[in-house]
Amino acid sequence: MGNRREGHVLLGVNVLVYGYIPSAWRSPRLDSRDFVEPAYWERIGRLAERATLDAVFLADALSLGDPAYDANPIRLDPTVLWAHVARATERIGLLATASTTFNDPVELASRILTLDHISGGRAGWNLVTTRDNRSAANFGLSGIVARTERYERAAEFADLTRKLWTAAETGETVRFHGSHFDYEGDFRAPASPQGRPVLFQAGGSPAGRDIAARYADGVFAAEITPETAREHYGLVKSAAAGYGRRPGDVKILPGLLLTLGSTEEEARRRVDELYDTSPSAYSAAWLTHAIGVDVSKLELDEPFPDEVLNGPIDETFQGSIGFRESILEQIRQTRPTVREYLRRTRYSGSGHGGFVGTPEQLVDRIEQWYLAGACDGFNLQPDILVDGLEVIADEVIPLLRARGLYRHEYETSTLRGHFRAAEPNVEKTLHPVG
Ligand SMILES: Cc1cc2nc3c(=O)[nH]c(=O)nc-3n(C[C@H](O)[C@H](O)[C@H](O)COP(=O)(O)O)c2cc1C
Repeated sequence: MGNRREGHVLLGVNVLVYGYIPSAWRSPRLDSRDFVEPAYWERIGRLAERATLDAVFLADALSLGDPAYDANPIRLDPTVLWAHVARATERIGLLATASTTFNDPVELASRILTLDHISGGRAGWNLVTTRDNRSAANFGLSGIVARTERYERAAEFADLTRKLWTAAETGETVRFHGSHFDYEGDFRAPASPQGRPVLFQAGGSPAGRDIAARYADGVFAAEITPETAREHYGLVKSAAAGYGRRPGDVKILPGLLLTLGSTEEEARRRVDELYDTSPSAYSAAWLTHAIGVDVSKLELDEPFPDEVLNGPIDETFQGSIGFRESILEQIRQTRPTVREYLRRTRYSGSGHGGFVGTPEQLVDRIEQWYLAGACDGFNLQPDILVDGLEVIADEVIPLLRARGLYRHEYETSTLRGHFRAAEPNVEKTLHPVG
């Protein structure tokens, strides 16, 4: 492909409560109780809107994480938080993650549709299946359901939810007879102001990608290199075409962990300082969990053994295949020792791509990936809020605009509209700014 691509990048911010750094909550820049303050969430929403980002994004956890490896053990319900932020903002999209394993489709369809009305058509649902035993225990199960079954339920869940949202517009009776859900009835709810709430999917296994290709408007992906990102991008887009959809109907936004500074050195110092406030065992516990291999049994000063990098996946592994693949791919390419890798994650990411440098360098990277056809945009994950988001608003976005990679103002008033407006030659009158 040539080095010109029409349209502009899509940008979300994955809030992760206080930022992606595991010890963000300990930062002197924050008050560790901010997450229960409505004012904190309003501030984030307004700031993201000042940056004219397409969406704010919240992950979802149904249990308190293990503080040994869970960066953000404290989370509140994303849909409730975004309902609050909806009142403090006017244009920014509001993407809330929710599990198909531990929700009911009728209840969730109506909760997201309610957020859609409260926000004037800015709601989106990010579909996940939940992968941990602690969450399962909170719902009275002895362990998490196997991935295959979780995804079978997720596919039906997505299908039914879309049918319910469509029925809200058409008034049709919904008849759905699957192996997980049986529904026959009228979904009496007012039609979505944006046609249908936006549907995202996060999960990089073949089953996850299949749901994305069939039903999703967007994918929150985990990608480390532009080459593999491009390959996965092609897979999802061509699978979408196989389901009779246009490639542009499903947008792909990898996560990108960010530490920015006015010089590269300053950015590196910042990330080192932030990581040094984390317990030293954090990275090893995180990696054990993420790839399903007991990292404490590996030789720290040796490269990762071949059976870890290329061996068959343990059938009992219920974690994310998408994250696992992107981590192992990076290790295969760079061949670090275990110790080097654990240290390097602070510069290169941990399943998601990582970036440490200046706003100018970040814009180079965004441009490179976008023009290479590796993504449609990014879900940015600043190290620490709120200042990490301020730098995006004040420095990164103006640079992107100067290069013609980002719009100067919102062109539409709904999340679906923002997504469509990113494509060249779209019918922009569909969702005019009112
Ligand atoms: C980028 C990305 C983000 C994810 N975010 C969440 C999340 O917020 N909450 C959650 O329960 N699972 C999350 N997951 C997990 C998956 O959605 C899914 O539930 C499961 O672990 C299988 O993932 P896989 O398709 O990559 O194997 C995420 C996965 C990926 C790749």
